[in-house]
Amino acid sequence: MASFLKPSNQPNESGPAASMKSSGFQTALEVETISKNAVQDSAKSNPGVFLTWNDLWVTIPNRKHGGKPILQGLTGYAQPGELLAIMGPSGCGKSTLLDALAGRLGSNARQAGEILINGRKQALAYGTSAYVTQDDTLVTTLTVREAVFYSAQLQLPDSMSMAEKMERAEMTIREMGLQDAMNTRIGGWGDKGLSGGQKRRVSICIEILTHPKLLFLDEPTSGLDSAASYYVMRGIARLDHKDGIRRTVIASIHQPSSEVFRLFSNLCLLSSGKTVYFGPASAANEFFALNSLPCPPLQNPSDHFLNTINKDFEKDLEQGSDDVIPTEEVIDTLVKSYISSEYWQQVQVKVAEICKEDFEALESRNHAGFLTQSLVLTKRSFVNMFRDLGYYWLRLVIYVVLGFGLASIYHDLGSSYGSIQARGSLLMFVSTFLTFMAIGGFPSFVEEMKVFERERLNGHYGATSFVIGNTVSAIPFLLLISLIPGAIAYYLSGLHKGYEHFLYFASTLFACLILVESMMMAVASIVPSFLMGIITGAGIQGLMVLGGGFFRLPDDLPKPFWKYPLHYVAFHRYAYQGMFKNEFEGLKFSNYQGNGLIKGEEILRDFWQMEMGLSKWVDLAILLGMVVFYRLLFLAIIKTTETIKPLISRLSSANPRQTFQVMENSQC
Ligand SMILES: Nc1ncnc2c1ncn2[C@@H]1O[C@H](COP(=O)(O)OP(=O)(O)OP(=O)(O)O)[C@@H](O)[C@H]1O
Repeated sequence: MASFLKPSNQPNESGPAASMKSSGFQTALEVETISKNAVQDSAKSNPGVFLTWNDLWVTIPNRKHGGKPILQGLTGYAQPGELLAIMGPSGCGKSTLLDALAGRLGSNARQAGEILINGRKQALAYGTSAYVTQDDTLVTTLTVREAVFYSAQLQLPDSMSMAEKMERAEMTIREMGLQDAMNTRIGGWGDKGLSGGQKRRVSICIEILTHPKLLFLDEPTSGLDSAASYYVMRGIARLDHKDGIRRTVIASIHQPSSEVFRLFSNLCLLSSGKTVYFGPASAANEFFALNSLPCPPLQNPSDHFLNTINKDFEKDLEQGSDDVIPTEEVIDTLVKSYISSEYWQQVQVKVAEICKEDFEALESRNHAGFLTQSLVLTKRSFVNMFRDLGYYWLRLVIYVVLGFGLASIYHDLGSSYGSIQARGSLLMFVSTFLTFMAIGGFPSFVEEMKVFERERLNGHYGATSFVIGNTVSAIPFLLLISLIPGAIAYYLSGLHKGYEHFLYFASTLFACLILVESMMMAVASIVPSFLMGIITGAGIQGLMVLGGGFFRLPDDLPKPFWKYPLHYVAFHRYAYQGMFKNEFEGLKFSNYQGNGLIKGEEILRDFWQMEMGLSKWVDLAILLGMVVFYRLLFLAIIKTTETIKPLISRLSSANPRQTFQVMENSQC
């Protein structure tokens, strides 16, 4: 942030590289020999993960200039038993670098350069790596113990007993210093549970349960006080001593204290996507001093580095002094100095050595089986739905109120001519508005989807287990909603007597509710925000209601679009038909003049223009078929995005370097 005093005019004839030699740094040849031996030993003796990246570029397509460069030709490595810290001002590309290394860049980003795992281009096998994201997306209704234990059941193999999984969960919670909050609910909007820092630690717990060999952490200490930051980082740095696996840890971090800084093995300092320094964290001070930017006595070195290269607030500083050089220039000097330094050579040598080494193939770990995952997800989802008042309980209360509202408006319908219209309106309201209200659970569902996205990206389980868990856990609540408010409206208004008629009515209501939920899930998996999801879902249902055959009778619907195909695609058509047949078949009503009777079947055919050839059970079967269709559509969408996202990024990773050159030329 601060601009710095120009270095004194003393000529730095020997330059940083020469000074490094004189100050005891190894020459490139020495480094090559030592590093070669170290890599060979390491490759043979431990099953850890070496990660190297060479000339890594990431750009975001931009209409004006062709592409905005986020990372510009980065080279580096991370190796077992070491903690690599990525530091730099906000927006310099720390998270992008982590995402690129973990293979989870957004589909709009273009990537070029080489990222190798143990010297090879390969995907990370299951259980090899874990990624702790910057945002804590957790199931907020669970306690810390439950959240971590459910995760242990999802991730750890079936060969481990429940007791062992519980022990692993509790041990991990203790490692992260959360033992006092074990039974506290995580909490979310309007329900204060854990503090931000404690949530951070729960996120870390969940990802380190499997003891991954490669761990990516995006700002693991944000929201933590300095003592908690230190203990969390120390816990992470020491993880490898616990299970004998030498872990490779890469963490982006904002402003570490001096104690935390001392835990870092290597430091990657970025500014505007360029490397300012990559090398031993302990030597960074030296590098800055060699460039006439020594860390003032008693100042935290990381504060000094970040202040030196942060140009975001430069305008606020006193300008006009000849002694002050702009931060942009300081950064430029550091970037050039780094490129010509021994540190840069060391990195090149190390990367080359790692790539030459013959590593054993990474073995994928066993995880919980499909059945276990589906059962655990069903249980977790049920507990979440049960505890989240907004998911179903609030809706149940509103449905009960509406049930009584319907009962009081349509109380004791009787069999007069007027009751024909009244029965029709009541059934229309139930099959349209009550089912429409199923979108009320959308916000809770979107939260569940966020957790799913994180867990799926980290390979905890697949899309099919999630869809099964979500579907099965919702059934008891939807049955409650169909039966209780349904019975209130049905019996108090005096609809067709007989329990078999009520059961059909409740079954159709249930099918419509689960159908709307399935449809909304498909929408949620496509649209980017929950507000857009609600608007899109409401719009789709609005069109279906209009084409359903009540507001405009089927024969009067305009042929293209409304009748074909919408009338046949809209689930409302089958809901109306089924419910109307269930209601009117077998009943008789007074005619308009009041001097005769009309049969229910005549009303269905002449009044509501229903198709009489098909039984009401066919309508119910079509509704249930639609439920299956929408659930499968939802599954297909999330599975397709899972498959096509990497494809899109691969296709779009044409050549960001060229894009950047084009952009630079166009700016010139
Ligand atoms: N997928 C993307 N689409 C558009 N812009 C992106 C994308 N990913 C990153 N960026 C942009 O790249 C820049 C670097 O983002 P990144 O999140 O990597 O920074 P950071 O150093 O982690 O920041 P912070 O410390 O504030 O989290 C930002 O300007 C960001 O807006």
